[in-house]
Amino acid sequence: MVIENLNDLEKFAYSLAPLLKEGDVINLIGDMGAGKTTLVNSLARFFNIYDSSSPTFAIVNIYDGDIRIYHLDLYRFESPDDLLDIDFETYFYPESAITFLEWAENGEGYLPDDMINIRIDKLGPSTREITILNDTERAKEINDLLGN
Ligand SMILES: Nc1ncnc2c1ncn2[C@@H]1O[C@H](COP(=O)(O)OP(=O)(O)OP(=O)(O)O)[C@@H](O)[C@H]1O
Repeated sequence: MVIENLNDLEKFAYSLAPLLKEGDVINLIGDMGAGKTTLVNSLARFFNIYDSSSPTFAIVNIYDGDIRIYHLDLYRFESPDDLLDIDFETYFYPESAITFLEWAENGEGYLPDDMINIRIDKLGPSTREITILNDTERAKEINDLLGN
């Protein structure tokens, strides 16, 4: 779907967020500046989390609101084995939380199968195309619920 601006992004986030549940892993695919972090922040706001922009370059950020969110940015990984230095099973198989991944390809080989893969393409300064890939069972459920 085409998103014209940040306001549209917030609306999209607020339509998606209520469909998410504990155990979900959302993988955000997109170039630098596509809007992955911005989308996580909008989704987090739905759950009453307002401090989800980290000033540091942490690999894992944990936010607590109506739900717990794990936000992982694997951009700085040199190898997927860097995951062995963190408690990746907690994040990739969250029991009482939702996980958002950025640059998940850097964790290839360790990733869970049933992620919700969302692609963000930058079409213009504020225009984005957002696609929930129909490639997993959970993503298909979400797409059905969204009427996609
Ligand atoms: N419709 C839109 N959706 C998302 N971001 C937008 C939109 N319009 C403008 N932006 C701006 O684009 C920038 C996206 O940056 P953001 O950090 O979210 O990207 P990112 O994909 O997380 O990049 P990185 O991989 O470097 O972390 C922000 O400054 C945001 O305000």
